[in-house]
Formats: sequence, C-alpha cells, structure tokens
Amino acid sequence: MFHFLQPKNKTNVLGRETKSVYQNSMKTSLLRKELKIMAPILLNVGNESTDCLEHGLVHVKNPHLDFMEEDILYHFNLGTKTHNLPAMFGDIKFVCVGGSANRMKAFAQFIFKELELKGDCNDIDDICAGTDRYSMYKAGPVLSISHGMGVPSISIMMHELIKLLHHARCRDVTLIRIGTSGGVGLEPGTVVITDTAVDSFFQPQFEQVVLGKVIVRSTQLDENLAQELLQCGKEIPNLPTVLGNTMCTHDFYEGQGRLDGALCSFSTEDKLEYLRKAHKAGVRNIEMESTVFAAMCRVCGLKAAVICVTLLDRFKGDQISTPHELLLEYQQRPQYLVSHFIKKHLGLHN
Ligand SMILES: O=P(O)(O)O[C@H]1O[C@H](CO)[C@@H](O)[C@H]1O
Ligand SMILES: O=c1cc[nH]c(=O)[nH]1
Repeated sequence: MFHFLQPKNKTNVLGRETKSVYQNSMKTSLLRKELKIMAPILLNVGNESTDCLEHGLVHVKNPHLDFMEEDILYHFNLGTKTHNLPAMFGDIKFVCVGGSANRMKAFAQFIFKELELKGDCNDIDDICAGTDRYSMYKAGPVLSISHGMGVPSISIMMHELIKLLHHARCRDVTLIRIGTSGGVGLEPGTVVITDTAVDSFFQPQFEQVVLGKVIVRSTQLDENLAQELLQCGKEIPNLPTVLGNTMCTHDFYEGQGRLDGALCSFSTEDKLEYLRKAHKAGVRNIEMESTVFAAMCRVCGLKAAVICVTLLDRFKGDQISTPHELLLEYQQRPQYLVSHFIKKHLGLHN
C-alpha cells in the first residue's frame, strides 16, 4: 500500500530547521532564477511514508514485487530462485559502498582482518563475479559493494541492494557510503561526515524523473548516526573529521564548477562565487552520489551515512595533483572510521 504524507519541517543536528520538500522546491526555483537556470516543472508528490515500518526490516516500496514469482537482480547476477539469499546474506548488519571496485575489495580485506574473522582475507571472492557492473564482497556481517560513478550508476545498485536485503530478510542494517570528494574550504585529507546531502541548488532533496514527471524526495540522513560517526572520528588520532553538508552533482567537471574540463562557459570569478554560495549554505564537500543514496535509504527505512575524504580544496584548484600514494592513504581514512564504528557496535573494542 502507498502512503504519501505531507512533509513536516524538522530540526537537524546543527539546530537548523530543515524545510519541507515543497518549500525547498519553491526555494530551488528562486535559486534557479538567481543562477539564471531554466527550471523544470516540479511535481511535488510529498514524501513516501517512512512510518509503519516493521521494526528493523528492510522495506521495499513496490507492490508489484509481491506478485513476481522470481526476482532477478540482474546487475548483481543474483536471483531469488537461483540463490538462497537469506542463507547468503541474512546475517548482514553493515553495508559499505563506494565508487571503485578495487577500493571496496581492499575495504573488505581490511575489515576482515579488523574483525579477526577466521580464514585468509585474500580468499574473499567477488560475489558479483558473473557480471562486471559491480563488485561485492562479504566479510562476516559486513557487505562491501562498488557502485561506479554518479547517480544513475549508484541508483541501479541501490535498487538491487535494497531488494537483496529485503529478500534476505536482513534486520537492523546500517548503510555507509565511503567515498572521495572535493573539499570546500577544507584541508585535503579531511574526512567529512555528511550532515545533509544537498543538490546543486543546495537543497536537501533528490529529483527523479518518473513517467515524465519530476518526483522530489527528501535526502535527510540519520542524525544520531552522523553524530556517532563524528565521535568515532574524534577517537582516532590524526583523523581530521568534520560534519558538514555534502553537495551531490551530476558531473565532475562543469557540474562541480571546474575550469579544467573539455567544456567550460564560466569565469574563475563565477566559479569562486558559486563555491562561496555553497560554503555559506553549509556545503563542505562535493561528490556525485549522496543525494540518491540518502533518499532511497530514507524511503526504505534504512539507517544511512555518507563519509567522504576530501582530495583537494576546490577554492585552491581543480586538478587532483596529489601524489598517488597520498591519495591511497586519504581513501583509507573513511575506512578507518567505519572500522572503528563497526567494531564498537560489535563490542570488539578494548
Ligand atoms: O570516490 P567515489 O566513491 O568514487 O566518489 C567520488 O569520486 C568520483 C569522481 O572522481 C565520484 O563518483 C564521486 O562521488
Ligand atoms: O573534486 C572531487 C574529488 C572527488 N570526487 C568528486 O566528485 N569531486
């Protein structure tokens, strides 16, 4: 059954009032006018209800699924008839996702060792080896999955992941995106825990085109989880960690105001003015997946967080010229933080 609730205003962890999706749509069109951008016609359907969720279970919001004899998770090369999903995944409590397949394999091996699981971490196989779209590794109660770059890629992965967790009857699952980003006024290497994921107009919403109409979903993340992760960051020496808004764009170059793409129609001053506006709106980093990730988790009753390390300060440049070794070290920072968090939850800390 579908429920559409009127969205209510809420107060976020920084004490700021967050607006309803409708108010945000109004603000978005004003901002679009200010930025001289053609606005699409927004159809506000409200938020799908996150009420009435059976405790801890993963909820799909699609009545058609009940009538399907089999569900093929095509891009994972998994299915409800071909695989015993509850046996394979029923014990999953943490899902970590990130863009690169190598990073997510390295994370699976790292967390395997951190959790002192039995066996050799080098023996963990890619569960999605039958397809080269995504990679998936399981280390005890932790699932590590790559999602590629950008909203369409992570969105497809999230549909199949949420269905997978639902079919596997997983309970009390926490999802965390561990990624890289461009910093806005931060030292490179800073770990940003997302307070609110915002779009290119600095609004906490994700727009999805469905049957030719724009559906707007809230991108509110779990405030307690973000605070808990911030605390974990403070407990790890030499891990600069901040809480801030994360802007999600649909492009790495023009979409993030870079001057070094194949196309660029704006000046250095235009770029800096946009970044200053973003900073004023609380944006501390820019990446390409957080809004749809947050929106989908929210609708399906999943606790979610986004933790991205910054690779550069976008006020100071566009090119990522940091040496490869240092970039690898930066990429590990969100992993250390998540490992600390998972170990705490599993009671594995001294
Ligand atoms: O490091 P990952 O997780 O890939 O995330 C960031 O890096 C990619 C761009 O280089 C985008 O996907 C962006 O969101
Ligand atoms: O500037 C950056 C760096 C990493 N990822 C992004 O999306 N942007």
